[in-house]
Amino acid sequence: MDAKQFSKKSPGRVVRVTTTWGGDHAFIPDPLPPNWEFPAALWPLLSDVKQQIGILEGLGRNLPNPGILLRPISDREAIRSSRLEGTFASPKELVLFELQPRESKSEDDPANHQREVFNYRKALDHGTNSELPISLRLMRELHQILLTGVRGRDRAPGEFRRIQVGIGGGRFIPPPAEQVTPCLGLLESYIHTESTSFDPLVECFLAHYQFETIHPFIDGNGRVGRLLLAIMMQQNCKLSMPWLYLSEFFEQHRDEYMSCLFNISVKGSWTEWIEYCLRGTLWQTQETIRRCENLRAIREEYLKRITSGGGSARLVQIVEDIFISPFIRVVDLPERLGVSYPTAGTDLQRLVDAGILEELPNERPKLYYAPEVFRISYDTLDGD
Ligand SMILES: Nc1ncnc2c1ncn2[C@@H]1O[C@H](COP(=O)(O)OP(=O)(O)OP(=O)(O)O)[C@@H](O)[C@H]1O
Repeated sequence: MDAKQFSKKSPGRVVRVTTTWGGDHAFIPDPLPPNWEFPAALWPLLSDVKQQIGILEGLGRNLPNPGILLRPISDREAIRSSRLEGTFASPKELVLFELQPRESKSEDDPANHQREVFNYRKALDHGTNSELPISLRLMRELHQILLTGVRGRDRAPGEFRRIQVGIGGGRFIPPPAEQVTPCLGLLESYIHTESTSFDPLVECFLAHYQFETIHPFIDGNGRVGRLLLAIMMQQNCKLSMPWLYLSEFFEQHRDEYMSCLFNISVKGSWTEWIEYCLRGTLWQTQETIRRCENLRAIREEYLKRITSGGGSARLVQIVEDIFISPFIRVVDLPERLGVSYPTAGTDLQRLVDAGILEELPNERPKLYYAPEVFRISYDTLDGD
């Protein structure tokens, strides 16, 4: 790492380190909060963001079943956050993997990527439902879930690193390993200190920078950091459910994401980073509001279609379920709904006739999906 890039405004210190690749320099961030003031010019943006978050929370709370929104947005977060690190699974692959998880047969089996994205979703569920406050233990648990059964399993799942690592081919070198636990301890205390200096949402972005800069694991730092960001945003914005994620925006503006993080360390560019995150939150919140309204409208339309055709309570239940998972197999229904296999088949055929489901050709066991629900839930995620 080029120590000369660090100016006097850098919020930390550069130290010499000996690494497996020779002598180098590493950066140790100062504890939060930074010596920086939230600029007045960003107040209007922050206020717009807060207003949109309020609208989203209101819409979400009034959903008859919050799962219809939670499922697609947490899937989208898992897909985008993993994609940022070069792990690719399409929405269809992810949903099908969840219906029928499978072991990978080789290093380049797509099941490796699918499991990684699936694990991200599991870690997200774990983190957002956990009784634990944000703590070093929760960080390790998220890391453990993320790397269970995937290619990174030899990379110390659930353990903080004991070796020096670098980011971006050595462009940035995070603190020496022995500094990881003390730096994280200070970050944890900061997260739990009621602050009067910054808005609680802004604090989430400060903490995300700090976590990434400490880079506590050998692998998976980007993803664990974004999981923590989602958990913090839910807590700090007092959301009833985890409606708010940023990975989609980060992925679309990847270079800016990386350069903002780097520029804080070398020259204390906090304003640039906070503005970037606020823009991202505004965009992402508006996207989710749009998706929520579309899903709600189509659900109402389907329920009307079924009830006007004399549909049973069971058909209504199946329709509710396709909003949670838009792929559905006949074999799963007898147990779930307490009916025979032929009755389940007839039910799904009625939904095909109503224009709600389509059968996917050449699939055994028989597989149906709801194309419109799928499109609204996962649009703009190419790969399908
Ligand atoms: N200059 C930087 N300073 C701090 N954090 C950075 C910097 N550049 C990138 N990052 C963060 O590091 C993450 C990538 O880290 P790295 O390439 O080491 O991958 P990793 O630890 O294997 O994590 P994952 O497997 O989730 O990518 C990015 O997603 C970003 O969050």
